[in-house]
Amino acid sequence: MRSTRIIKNVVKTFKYLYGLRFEVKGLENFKVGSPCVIVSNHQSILDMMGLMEILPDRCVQIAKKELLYTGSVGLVMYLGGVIFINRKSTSNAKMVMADVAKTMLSENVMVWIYPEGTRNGNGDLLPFKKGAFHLAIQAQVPVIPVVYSSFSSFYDRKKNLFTSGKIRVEVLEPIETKGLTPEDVTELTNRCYSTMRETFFRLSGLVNEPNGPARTHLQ
Ligand SMILES: CCCCCCCCCCCCCCC(=O)SCCNC(=O)CCNC(=O)[C@H](O)C(C)(C)COP(=O)(O)OP(=O)(O)OC[C@H]1O[C@@H](n2cnc3c(N)ncnc32)[C@H](O)[C@@H]1OP(=O)(O)O
Ligand SMILES: CCCCCCCC/C=C\CCCCCCCC(=O)OC[C@@H](O)COP(=O)(O)O
Repeated sequence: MRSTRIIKNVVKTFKYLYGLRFEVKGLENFKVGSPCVIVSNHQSILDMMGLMEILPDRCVQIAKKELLYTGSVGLVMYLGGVIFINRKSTSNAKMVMADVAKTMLSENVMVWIYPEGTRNGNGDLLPFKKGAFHLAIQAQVPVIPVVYSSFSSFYDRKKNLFTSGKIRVEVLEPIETKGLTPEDVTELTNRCYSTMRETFFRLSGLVNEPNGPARTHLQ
């Protein structure tokens, strides 16, 4: 789509303005050649610059519906094919996701979801919401995790100030869901969470404290 190509190219130039460098690994993992669910961590609006570096063709994003009403940003998202969900209504969000499961197969598109469900710059990952993993199992498509390194060394979230810096982005290997059922959602969520958290610490050069808070998704 022409509008998405224009958005991508415009946003990509912002990195020169902001002095950000991106080091991307694993792009070949996007070449699954069929629909999939991409899950990534979400620290701030700066993610959007990283997103434009790697966003595959035929990929739509899931976002909270409030973003649709933010003027030009909402318009850009609308033109970029973003699917909006109501986070305040789980039943409504589930209905939208069930529709997405069907259309992603019929239209052959990838779906990008932020499973933390909100921005988080606390130097760790928040526990994951399960919508992305239900979606992958419903559609029987692989999950591809994407991890951005921590921005904390160059970004002051409270003051919204940053210095120049390097962001590492890694696209991990697809995790298959063929044959999995809704009973497997929690295990799949935990597996993706552990893999992404380990990768997050590694890419950020942070130590994962063994005595840190347990962040699992046990039912
Ligand atoms: C060049 C192109 C230009 C493009 C233009 C630019 C694009 C930029 C776009 C940028 C977008 C950035 C947007 C960032 C955001 O807005 S993040 C916020 C929005 N996203 C999300 O919230 C996604 C993550 N959230 C979820 O997946 C949630 O699970 C949700 C579906 C929303 C439901 O919320 P909640 O109730 O809080 O979640 P839980 O996970 O706790 O679930 C509760 C129980 O419901 C079960 N569940 C969840 N989903 C489903 C489902 N689909 N089907 C069936 N059941 C479901 C879940 O298992 C829980 O039950 P149990 O506890 O397991 O019994
Ligand atoms: C500081 C300047 C950085 C400039 C980067 C500009 C990039 C603009 C790129 C594309 C424009 C459209 C996409 C904008 C999407 C905004 C996404 C975002 O970060 O939403 C926050 C949402 O998750 C919040 O949920 P919470 O309020 O944390 O719950």
